[in-house]
Amino acid sequence: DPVSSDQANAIRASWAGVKHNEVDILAAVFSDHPDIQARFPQFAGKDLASIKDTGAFATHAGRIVGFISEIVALVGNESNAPAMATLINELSTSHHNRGITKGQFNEFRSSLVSYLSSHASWNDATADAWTHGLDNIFGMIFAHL
Ligand code: HEM
Repeated sequence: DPVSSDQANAIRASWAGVKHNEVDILAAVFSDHPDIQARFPQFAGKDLASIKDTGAFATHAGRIVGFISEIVALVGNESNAPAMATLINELSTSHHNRGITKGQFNEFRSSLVSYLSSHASWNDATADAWTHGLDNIFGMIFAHL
């Protein structure tokens, strides 16, 4: 079932505190999960400290974190459901074609939530809201992956 409007507000409020930390968020994901970094041709096998401050890293971080911002902007309004489904299906297809696994998506998710919990305003209700929203999104991704 869709997130409530209170949950959508909690997701948006917490995301607002970190959504400009694109480079920091992608670096946290790569640092927690080197197997994810290894899937990026430009970054595979390189020392994270040596790539983190490059333009290529900022570009990728902006795409990935920007995608999450698009979804967060749409959450909580049923009339946005078709637009969300289109974005998610495109993401699933492009990542399916790269051979990205469910396990790696779950790794990404755990780093994202860990980053949020330590850098955004956070409490039990906010944690529950993200769990609910991410369960919905990841259910859609996994249906197509
Ligand atoms: C919810 C999680 C994720 C989001 C929101 C996300 C988002 C994106 C976006 C927006 C792009 C650029 C557009 C595209 O090619 O589709 C992209 C590219 C890519 N993603 Fe993801 N991604 C996620 C998870 C992952 C995971 C878990 C991996 C690897 C294990 C991964 C590997 C890649 C690669 C290799 C590219 C291509 C980079 C290039 O152009 O060289 N992504 N991702």
